[in-house]
Amino acid sequence: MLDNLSATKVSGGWHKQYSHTSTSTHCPMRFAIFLPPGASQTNKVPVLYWLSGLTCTDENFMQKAGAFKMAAELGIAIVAPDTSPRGDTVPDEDSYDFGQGAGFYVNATQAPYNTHYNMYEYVVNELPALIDQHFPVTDKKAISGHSMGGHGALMIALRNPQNYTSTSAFSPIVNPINCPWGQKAFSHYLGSDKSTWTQYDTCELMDQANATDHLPMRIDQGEADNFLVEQLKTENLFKKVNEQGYPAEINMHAGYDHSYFFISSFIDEHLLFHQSYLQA
Ligand SMILES: CC(=O)Oc1ccc2c(C)cc(=O)oc2c1
Repeated sequence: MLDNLSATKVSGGWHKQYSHTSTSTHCPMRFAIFLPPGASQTNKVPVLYWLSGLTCTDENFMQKAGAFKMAAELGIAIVAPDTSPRGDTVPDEDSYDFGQGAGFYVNATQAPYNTHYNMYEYVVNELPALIDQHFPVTDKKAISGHSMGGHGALMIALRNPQNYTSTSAFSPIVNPINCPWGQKAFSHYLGSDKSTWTQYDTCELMDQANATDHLPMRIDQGEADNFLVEQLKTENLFKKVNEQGYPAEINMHAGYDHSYFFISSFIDEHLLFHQSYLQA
């Protein structure tokens, strides 16, 4: 059952927030949806799934990205889930890069995290099924995200190319098995056997991708991003893209940082990029 928390008219469409009890994360989950003007059962629209980064909720992208005008014009719905399970029964840690707000879009295998931290299952299967059931959407889906959510979007698209027409990311963590944020999260959620980590690593998955499964991919990265060298490792993705001939466009931008100021500067280009595949 979906519990409607808010409904606000914007850019001729509707921004709505919902809560529901998740069968993947075994707790109440929140998500937000933007429905463009005219979306109805007789005029279904394609969906862009947006995965947010560390510390974020369903609200950050919707309030800060400035995506509604273009999404309304193009007739694209946007769905933004929360970034982790939450609540008093959900294990947490007093840090911004692990625990609540930092689900890393994996299915945890290690206690005490494995009961609730199943964000991969939630984003890949449960949430799209719920959206398809309750909202006027077509079966065309794209997936995008920022930072930890950029990792989630690229990794999920590489593992499930049949589910999406295209993928994109802002400032993604592209090689989590080789950066401090990823190593901390994966060791707690997945355990010490690093062979179980590679299934959630964009650079590793790119090595395994069949050319027939390649998806259009766009990445935008700020050159003044403080996390670029130690955490995001865009350089490693450049290498993989070139080695594999993967159809990814990686755009570096002088002066931009890791913030939503950067995202809001290029979100229109991402929506136009996805539109060309969602409408094909
Ligand atoms: C709203 C906002 O500023 O979001 C934000 C800030 C910082 C980060 C970092 C450092 C990592 C990440 O994955 O997401 C993220 C999101």
